[in-house]
Amino acid sequence: MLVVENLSFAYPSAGNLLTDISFAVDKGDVICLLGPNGAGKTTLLRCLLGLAKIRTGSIRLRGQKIDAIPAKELAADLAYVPQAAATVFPYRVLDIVVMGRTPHIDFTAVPGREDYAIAQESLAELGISHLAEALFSRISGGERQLTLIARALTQRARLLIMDEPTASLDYGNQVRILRVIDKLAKQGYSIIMTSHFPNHAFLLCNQVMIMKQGKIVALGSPDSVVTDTVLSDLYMTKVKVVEIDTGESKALKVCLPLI
Ligand SMILES: Nc1ncnc2c1ncn2[C@@H]1O[C@H](COP(=O)(O)OP(=O)(O)OP(=O)(O)O)[C@@H](O)[C@H]1O
Repeated sequence: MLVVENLSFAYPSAGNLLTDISFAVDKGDVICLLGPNGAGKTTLLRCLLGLAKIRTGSIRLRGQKIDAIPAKELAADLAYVPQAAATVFPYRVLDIVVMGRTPHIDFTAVPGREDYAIAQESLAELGISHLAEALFSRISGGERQLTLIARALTQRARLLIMDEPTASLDYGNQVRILRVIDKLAKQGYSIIMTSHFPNHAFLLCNQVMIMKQGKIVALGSPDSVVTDTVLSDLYMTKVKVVEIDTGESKALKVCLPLI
């Protein structure tokens, strides 16, 4: 679905910030980008969204270079889910979610009945129909994140790019968002997400990309990539990966920092 080959990126008059990045995302993949602050994760997401112009290499979506795809067409395939920051603008949740229809409607038109019906469907899909009339500025962080995911679903894009989808959420809401991501992947959505929690990789990702100083230092399945040595080197602190018997067929791995 998405193939990135030998991508490099630099801000003007600076050296490469991203170097030799190659990976591919297929239908139903959940790929987790792990790396310390400043590793270049958000910059890479900006390149994938066409918001930052790459210096070399290519990004292809369904075989087509993304810089050759008109913005409206790109938005119908690829949706960005930002972090759920609070906003002072008193929009209704439904109005935020219907904004996902923007790539599908005429520049001068306003969303119609069908667009609102699609927005309502997305709210129902995520179990937050009851929030439709609520003000975005007055709902909780977890509800805001679900609203922004609903907006991406309303966009009908099949590839979702999420920048730290669980940032600033309490433990229960983090798990709720992870469950939603897992459910969407099982429905065939592809998800690229950044995280500061290596455990997320074991919980729901089938690929992990470890980034350090703008380069990929490891790429592969969570089991092959998320190891004591890789994490300890990456975060410069001792980390242990242990297996927990949850009674399921496969033991769950978790990462623990050693204080
Ligand atoms: N507009 C800019 N001009 C120059 N350098 C920038 C600009 N924006 C970001 N950077 C630098 O690019 C580097 C990578 O930043 P980026 O936000 O991609 O990292 P990150 O891995 O997402 O970090 P974090 O985990 O802290 O969000 C940082 O050193 C940052 O200071």
